[in-house]
Amino acid sequence: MIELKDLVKTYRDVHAVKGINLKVPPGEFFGFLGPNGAGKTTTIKMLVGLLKPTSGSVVIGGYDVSKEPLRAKSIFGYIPDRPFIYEKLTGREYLMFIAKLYGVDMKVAEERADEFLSFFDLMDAENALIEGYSHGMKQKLIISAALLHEPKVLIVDEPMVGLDPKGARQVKQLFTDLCRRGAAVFMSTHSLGIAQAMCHRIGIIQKGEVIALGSMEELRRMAKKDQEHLELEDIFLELTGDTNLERLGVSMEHPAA
Ligand SMILES: Nc1ncnc2c1ncn2[C@@H]1O[C@H](COP(=O)(O)OP(=O)(O)OP(=O)(O)O)[C@@H](O)[C@H]1O
Repeated sequence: MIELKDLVKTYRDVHAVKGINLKVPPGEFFGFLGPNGAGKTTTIKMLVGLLKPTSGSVVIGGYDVSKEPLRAKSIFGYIPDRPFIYEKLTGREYLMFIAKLYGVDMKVAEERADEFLSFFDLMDAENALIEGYSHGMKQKLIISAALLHEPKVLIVDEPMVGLDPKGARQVKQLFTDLCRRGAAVFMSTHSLGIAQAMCHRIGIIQKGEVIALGSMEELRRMAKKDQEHLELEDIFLELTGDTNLERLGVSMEHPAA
């Protein structure tokens, strides 16, 4: 469903992504982890067509993102870490606007908007301008907008930041349900607890290269600490060869642990 082929990105003299090969099949929840500056956001921006690869390609649902961007974009939903949102619209107007862009039938879109607004307790604010929303409310709206057209692929960059514990739990539920319905989910996060709990497979990127890839069991074996209860945090530190969690920018803590 998602395929990265020899993906490379170089910014002048910075080799941000150095030839990533990766496949995420339908129904898989894939976690993309790595220290600060490892190349996660650069990879995600190439995945969604916001950055042109220096070389290599990204194929989503059979469409090359660089060559057939509109077809590819019709298949996936994208939740960026720093989203842009039209603040002069109301929450409901924003959802309907995005639904129109994706060609969702308006009646279906109204129903889906109702479902999301009510799921996220945003009904009271549906006709208020987004500029008055809190950070968490905006985040919930952006997540709703990304899921409104029932994407076959979901690409997410740090989705839980700024959400309260209930919101984080709701978002995890939405993503997991989408995945169970057959979507491929590609999620970048620094929250190792969330990744360990939710992801079928995890890829760890460091200095632009995937240094480890597999299920928790496979990663445990790669870390050469084949212990049943080894946490992702231990594996991450072992494989990235760094023990300073703050410098790595990762956390085992998350609001809805
Ligand atoms: N526009 C840019 N111009 C030059 N270098 C860049 C640019 N964007 C990113 N980089 C560099 O590319 C490398 C990868 O950055 P990227 O933002 O992809 O990392 P990341 O894994 O998402 O990091 P973080 O966890 O801190 O968000 C870093 O060395 C960064 O400084």
